[in-house]
Amino acid sequence: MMRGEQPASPEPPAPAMPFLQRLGWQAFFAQQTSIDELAETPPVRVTEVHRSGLRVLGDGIDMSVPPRSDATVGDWLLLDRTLPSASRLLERKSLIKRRAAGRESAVQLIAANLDTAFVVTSCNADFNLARLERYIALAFEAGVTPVIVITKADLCDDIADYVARASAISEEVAVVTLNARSDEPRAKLAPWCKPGQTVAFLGSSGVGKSTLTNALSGREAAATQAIREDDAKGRHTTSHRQIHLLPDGCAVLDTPGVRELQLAEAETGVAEVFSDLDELAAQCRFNDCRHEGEPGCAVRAAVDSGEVDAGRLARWQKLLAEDRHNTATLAERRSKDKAFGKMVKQAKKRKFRDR
Ligand SMILES: Nc1nc2c(ncn2[C@@H]2O[C@H](COP(=O)(O)OP(=O)(O)OP(=O)(O)O)[C@@H](O)[C@H]2O)c(=O)[nH]1
Ligand SMILES: [Zn+2]
Repeated sequence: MMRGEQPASPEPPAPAMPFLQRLGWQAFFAQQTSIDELAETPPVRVTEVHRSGLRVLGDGIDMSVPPRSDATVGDWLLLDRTLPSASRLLERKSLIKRRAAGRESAVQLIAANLDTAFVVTSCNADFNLARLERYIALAFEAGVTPVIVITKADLCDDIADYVARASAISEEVAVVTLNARSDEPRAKLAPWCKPGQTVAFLGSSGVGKSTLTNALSGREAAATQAIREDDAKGRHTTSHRQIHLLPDGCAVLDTPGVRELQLAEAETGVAEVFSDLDELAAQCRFNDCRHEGEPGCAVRAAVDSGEVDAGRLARWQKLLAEDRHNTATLAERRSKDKAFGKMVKQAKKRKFRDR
């Protein structure tokens, strides 16, 4: 027997996946760096974002680095141990962002480097086509594969009807139905929850996102609430565990606050969800046709002939209007910021000159 070789056992354990791969390290990221650079600055993934810093995990690394506005949960950094703030942010595979809530019209980075977004809805009052379309447009725009998950199938006797409506949104989006409180989630979501993949559950409150996360991790439903931990001073602090590494090797990115979802700069994503209408619009007589009764409107003609559902057209127009509005607000803010920056620069120059 060679040195280091283990005697054969009847059931050899499955080879453990390296920790970095379990964290979601993929060829896409490795290609951006070199062996030498990796040795010097090991890759770490941002698993939590706090005002005071970013929690990063890597191979044998679990630490906090200074906060930075250009990084979000799911990002990969090449950790500079001597000067953590100088760590290099790797190019992203995907990025979910939204217009920040409230009056400030800034973009908020929500999650980076997701592979799959499970857009979760239950089959009751929560089921809302417009909301599903918005989430799917957002996923498409971000470069993430969306999958519609309809929960509470056990409480519903016309599930086929919901599936039909959800399936009509886009041919490119798979639809899964399940009872999140049973053992179904693992098997039904397995095609997307492969080792090394990063997934997230998006959707309104109460649709079953936490129940699904727990089901995948094999935890009890009792752990649905945020985990309470004692800090150094013995106080209870609520910690949102934002990346859960599941036993199967997949990572679940658990991001709170994706409820007040507004689209911005998501024109491509919207066009992808409504590709049928987008193609029709290209045939309208006027380039800038709003499909509001203009002559030669191919979209209206399709609605009149029954080829396109009038409700779907209305939802498309609403989503486009929302996206245009938010995009314009963002552009305006950026130019204001730029103007302000210029002013500060000139003031500084003047000060220097006048001295
Ligand atoms: N019967 C049944 N109940 C479910 C199912 N999915 C979730 N529930 C229940 O619905 C309630 C809400 O589920 P959660 O998993 O907490 O929902 P959530 O989306 O995480 O909600 P927030 O944390 O508020 O965003 C819980 O009482 C779950 O047990 C399901 O498929 N069937
Ligand atoms: Zn038209």
